[in-house]
Amino acid sequence: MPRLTAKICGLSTADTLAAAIKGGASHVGFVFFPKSPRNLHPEQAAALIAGAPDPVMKVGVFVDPDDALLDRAVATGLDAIQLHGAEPPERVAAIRARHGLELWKAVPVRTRADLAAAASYRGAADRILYDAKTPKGADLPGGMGLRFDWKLLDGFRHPLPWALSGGLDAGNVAEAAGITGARLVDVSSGVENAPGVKDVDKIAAFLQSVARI
Ligand SMILES: O=C(O)c1ccccc1NCC(=O)[C@H](O)[C@H](O)COP(=O)(O)O
Repeated sequence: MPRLTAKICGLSTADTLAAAIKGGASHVGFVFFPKSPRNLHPEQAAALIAGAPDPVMKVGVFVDPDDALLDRAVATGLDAIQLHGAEPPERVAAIRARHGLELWKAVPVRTRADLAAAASYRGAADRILYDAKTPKGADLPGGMGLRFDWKLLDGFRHPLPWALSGGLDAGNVAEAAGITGARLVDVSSGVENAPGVKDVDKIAAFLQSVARI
């Protein structure tokens, strides 16, 4: 078992998906949120997912999705659902029960007090994704390349399995994992040349950094 595994999020092309798989990503992420530059229609996601081998977990990223979108997206072959909106625990639990998939809940973090939200998802989610809180009025609740103070996780008793995201890249992921003790990291902007434009070399470099840890 590697010390650290990685999810490459917001993939939208076959070549960048192939780079993630070749580099050893444990998870790949597909965004279903129209305001995102990484948004995919379920048909596009289905074509990508068909080319991804089984052991790589395919995670669909959603923001306060309705059931119709979830039904169409899950049918593409997702293994896990990541909720990145304001979904309360009851909605998270209902989505998990309806689809029978692993459920990740993003918890936005700026201060230590923000971490308290994680405990409310015990019994509703399978994993917490700590991500940087984006500014009020921002278009996106994630995928903005922002990081939070990793020291906030120091000594925190995690209520659920968890992953770290927010502003990670090939140059800082070792420090982030060292400070937080993360076993799973998630990156999007840090392997891009522009919002939504993934770079195969940056994906390779990120995954090499992860493999060295
Ligand atoms: O990536 C998006 O466009 C996105 C849009 C709406 C909600 C969530 C989104 N991304 C979620 C992720 O899992 C990202 O990988 C995570 O926020 C880290 O992003 P970054 O700081 O850019 O590495």
